[in-house]
Amino acid sequence: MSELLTREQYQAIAASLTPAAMSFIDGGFRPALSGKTLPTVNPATGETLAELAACGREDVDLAVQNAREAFDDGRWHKQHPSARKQVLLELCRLIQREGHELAVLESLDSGKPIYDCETIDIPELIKVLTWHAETIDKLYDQTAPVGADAVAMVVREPIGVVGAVLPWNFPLLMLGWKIGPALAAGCSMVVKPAEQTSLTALRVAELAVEAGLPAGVLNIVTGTGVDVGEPLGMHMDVDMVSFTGSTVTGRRFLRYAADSNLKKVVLECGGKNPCIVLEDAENLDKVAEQVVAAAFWNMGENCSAGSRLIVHENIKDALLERVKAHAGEWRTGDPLDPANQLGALIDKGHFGKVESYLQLGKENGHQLLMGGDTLDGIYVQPTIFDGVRSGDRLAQEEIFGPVLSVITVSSYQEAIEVANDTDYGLAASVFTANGKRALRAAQAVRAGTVTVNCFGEGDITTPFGGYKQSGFGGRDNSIHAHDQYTELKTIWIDLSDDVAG
Ligand SMILES: NC(=O)C1=CN([C@@H]2O[C@H](COP(=O)(O)OP(=O)(O)OC[C@H]3O[C@@H](n4cnc5c(N)ncnc54)[C@H](O)[C@@H]3O)[C@@H](O)[C@H]2O)C=CC1
Ligand code: BAL
Repeated sequence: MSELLTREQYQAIAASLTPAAMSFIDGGFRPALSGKTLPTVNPATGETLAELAACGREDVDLAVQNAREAFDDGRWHKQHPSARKQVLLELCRLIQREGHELAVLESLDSGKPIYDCETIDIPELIKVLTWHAETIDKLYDQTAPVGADAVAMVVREPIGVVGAVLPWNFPLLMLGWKIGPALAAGCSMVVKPAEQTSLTALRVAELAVEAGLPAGVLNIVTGTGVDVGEPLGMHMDVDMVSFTGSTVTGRRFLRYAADSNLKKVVLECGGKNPCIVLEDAENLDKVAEQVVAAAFWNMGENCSAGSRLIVHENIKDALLERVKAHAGEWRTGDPLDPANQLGALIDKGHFGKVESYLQLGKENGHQLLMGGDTLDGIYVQPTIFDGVRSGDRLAQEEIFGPVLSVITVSSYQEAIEVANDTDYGLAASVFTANGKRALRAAQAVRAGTVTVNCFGEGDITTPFGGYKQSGFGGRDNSIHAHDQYTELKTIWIDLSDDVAG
């Protein structure tokens, strides 16, 4: 992690930035073929940061054509594994070199607090890319047990041209979760960042070429979901799409694949994740700290946010006192002030959605324990509603804001039933002093990641993705992510007619 700077120093960096906002195709920046642009706005100030290339189908076609040529001539995947590893490690070094600038750009474009950009997004991006780079020259293929008269090799080959469609809540980190394993596997890529937050992906693509990644291997096409995401999903020459975003849009990619070339689709979608605090949970102060982080980290704009607190009635009051105390320490405001833990929501439209849930909670008679306020039409204070029942909208719908719904239960069994009473199944946390009970709960909750006595998403070594409507087709992170960007091939060699046998 780079050393934190002062607010004034971050403001000075912000003033010095001149971000590239065109698409990045075949190793260079270019405007949309139509010449159209769309503004990308700093949500905290409402100022336009840059005019983004508003690309369309023709730009997607061009990017895919370049990615396909790069893949077919093998300029990346046929390089020696150790050479490819060095390129990705060099990219990490350049990201580190540009760390403060990238962190400020990420904060300006997304409203995320600079503290998180510096301490989480940039270091985690480097960690993810490094981990996948290091796998390149350490993976072996297999031979199958087919007897003496044949040799059967089971080899992994890069899947080809990968489309990656990204969300706005972790622009750099989600870029890393996709390009790390896909480039390590040897694929070529066309990345479509969210239209709200494209600037850092463009800078990373530029750095990748500086690091030695051949032109055409990593292309970035900016624009809206309808104009860029859909043509990418429908493209006949894209072999796979990896998507992170809402379940509604994720579903569309399955239709695009069905209506085009049956490309492989991997989806990482929404969540309504439970923090389950059982009656015997110990150290309620630490539990409260974790519950607060789960609910309010990244302004709750997080697919794995612990937005439902399911707590046993016997410890509820003691826990909620501590939750309120910890949440009260989280400061909301200027994202470039490193003292703030909550920044701006992504845009006015999303702010309006979160505000409507604050209204809903108040109208439905839930008890507002804290927060419920907004600032400057873009910030939302950490908010806690008590007295929520499992079927209520506040307990069922992904709000994607700093809003925690408290559901009270009176038994372990009820806690598990409530935890599973959702269409989602991304993540869950269980707090208990009983180790066996913790394992039972981890087994019983239908979610891709279950953490015990802490909130978290695992790390780069552990797969991340969802059960039920939280995901489809694969996992981000770990060796499983690498594998999903490959095809399995069997090569069977008959030895039976060789006389020496
Ligand atoms: N799981 C997660 O990490 C995320 C969940 N969300 C959820 O989704 C809600 C809506 O946010 P959105 O920005 O609208 O998410 P979204 O899922 O629509 O956007 C994610 C990506 O998909 C693209 N996209 C949108 N419509 C598309 C289409 N018709 N075809 C192809 N690509 C398309 C977008 O341009 C963006 O790059 C949020 O309030 C939140 O609940 C949003 C972002 C991330
Ligand atoms: N928390 C990482 C994945 C996501 O929110 O989209």
